[in-house]
Amino acid sequence: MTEKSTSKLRSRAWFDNPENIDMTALYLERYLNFGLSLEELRSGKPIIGIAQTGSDLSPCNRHHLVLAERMREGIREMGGIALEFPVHPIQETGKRPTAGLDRNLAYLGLVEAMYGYPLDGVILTTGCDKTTPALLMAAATVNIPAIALSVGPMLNGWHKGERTGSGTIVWKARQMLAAGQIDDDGFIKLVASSAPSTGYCNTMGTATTMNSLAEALGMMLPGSAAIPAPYRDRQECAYLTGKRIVQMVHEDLKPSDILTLDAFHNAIAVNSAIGGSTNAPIHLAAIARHVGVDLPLKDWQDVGHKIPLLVNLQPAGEYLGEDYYRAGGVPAVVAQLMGQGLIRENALTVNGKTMGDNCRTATIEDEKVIRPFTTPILEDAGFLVLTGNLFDAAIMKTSVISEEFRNRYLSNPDDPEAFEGPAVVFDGPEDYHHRIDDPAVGITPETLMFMRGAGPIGYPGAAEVVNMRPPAYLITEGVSALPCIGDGRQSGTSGSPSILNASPEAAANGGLALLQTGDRVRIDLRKGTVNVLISDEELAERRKALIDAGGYAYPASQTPWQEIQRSVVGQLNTGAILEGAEKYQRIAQTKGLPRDNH
Ligand SMILES: CC[C@@](C)(O)[C@@H](O)C(=O)O
Repeated sequence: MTEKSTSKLRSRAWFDNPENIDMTALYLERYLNFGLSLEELRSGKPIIGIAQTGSDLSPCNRHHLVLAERMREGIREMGGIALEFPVHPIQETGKRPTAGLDRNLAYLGLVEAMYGYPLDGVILTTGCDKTTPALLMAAATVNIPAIALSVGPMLNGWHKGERTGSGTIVWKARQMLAAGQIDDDGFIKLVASSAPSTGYCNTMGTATTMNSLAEALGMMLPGSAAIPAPYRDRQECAYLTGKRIVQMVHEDLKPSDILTLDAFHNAIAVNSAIGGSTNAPIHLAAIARHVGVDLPLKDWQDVGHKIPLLVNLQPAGEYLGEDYYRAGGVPAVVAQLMGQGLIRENALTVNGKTMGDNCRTATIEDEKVIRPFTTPILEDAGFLVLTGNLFDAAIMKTSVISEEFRNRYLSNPDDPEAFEGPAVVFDGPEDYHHRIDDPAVGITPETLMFMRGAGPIGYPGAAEVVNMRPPAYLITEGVSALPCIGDGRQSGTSGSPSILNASPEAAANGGLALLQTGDRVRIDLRKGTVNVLISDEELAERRKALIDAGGYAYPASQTPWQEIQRSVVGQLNTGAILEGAEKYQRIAQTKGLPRDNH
């Protein structure tokens, strides 16, 4: 970090370049046309971008349109000039075939905007699942001062005196509908009750996870991730974030100063303690690769598995976002982990202080919601990383393994943590929806359900379709979850202990493409293995037949971007980034300025 003098601001190359007055005039005139003055643009004030993710298409982030006013006031008060611009929308619940397709597109667009326009620093308006990693990936690549501002979760949902949490209630209500306990109207009312205000999922879904991790990475003001969207504190936080980014520009405090291996390991530890989403390893790998930090998937188990679950939020627990904020949010969790030496305290954060300094004195305000380290909700609550002859890598979230599931599958005293059963294989969610309740498929409580064709190439984009409910006839007999394994993703709000993100995916002719319904599969959580119990020769024969037939078949691309992304995207275990894009690092420093445009 070095103090940056006004003359070094990159925006000066646009607005105040004595060596090229021809271009300076052209750059200036159009930014004057909506009312900015020469005085503002030429006096060396930092130009701060507000990367706006809010829109009517992105209801989770829509409140950023309102918060932008307070960001602007903060920026202005510290002597900066705000330039707000749109980011490609990413709404997990709105975008078909999946918002998984859009993270890399938003990333690409934002890299171009941040690098190609006169910006000295940027506020990243994070929120719905993939907006957070997309913006952090771009900030890591461009490496100008950047600070994240979460839009915050919705208020708690309520129905008949019970908390109804985003997503989590959907999966529960689907079971109730299948079992005939509610009708279609009741289903929609129950689900709608979970969305009572502006903001993103009030559960510990992917949105709250990724914003908590952005704070744990040091990229967000301390204590800010958990503030519910409609609270006054959120407005205040927008103002403080606006103020801080201007100071960060003067201090030249950049993403590469903050996003170190220590910061990523802090985020992994926090993810275990909060019961975070299985989408987090994908996104953290992507951010790490764009900033040049080596973060192999195995770090999730090595650093994260032994960490206990402290946060009692749905889907792993009972409470919701407002409760999380009131109980102390991320700093309270970090302080508990710090007490056990599980946090790299020296990791730097956006406020210029270390994670240790920010969180050391944070206290838990409600022990029902955030537990002290000594009395956790669950020990060893991090992810397991699994491998075998069906895939090289997949992960499992152990904090959502229910008692019922444990008793059914993991309690054989002769073979603890291991079970096997016959596979039923679904090729995409349409196949699953079509056949799940058909008794002829033969699903029993011993069945292991597989979903393939749902990865970054197959879907395309990797959809959240691996969590599958059991057939209605088993739900009515009390079987609420069957083991699910797949090459797609799962909603962070799901309580299903699925084996996810299997890489390489079937569409890349990974081992899942060779699996047949009826094969026996053995899962051993202690050894970290998932294997189909057939000989290597049989597997080799099936592989030859698959390749001779032209490989695993998946639907054709429907848009240009689907086709482009499919040709360059990597697998989920390494972040599903656009392979090759990671060569472009710290481009504000390594590539100089872009050329003039006229
Ligand atoms: C409905 C749940 C979502 C949209 O948030 C999900 O994508 C998640 O992973 O949490």
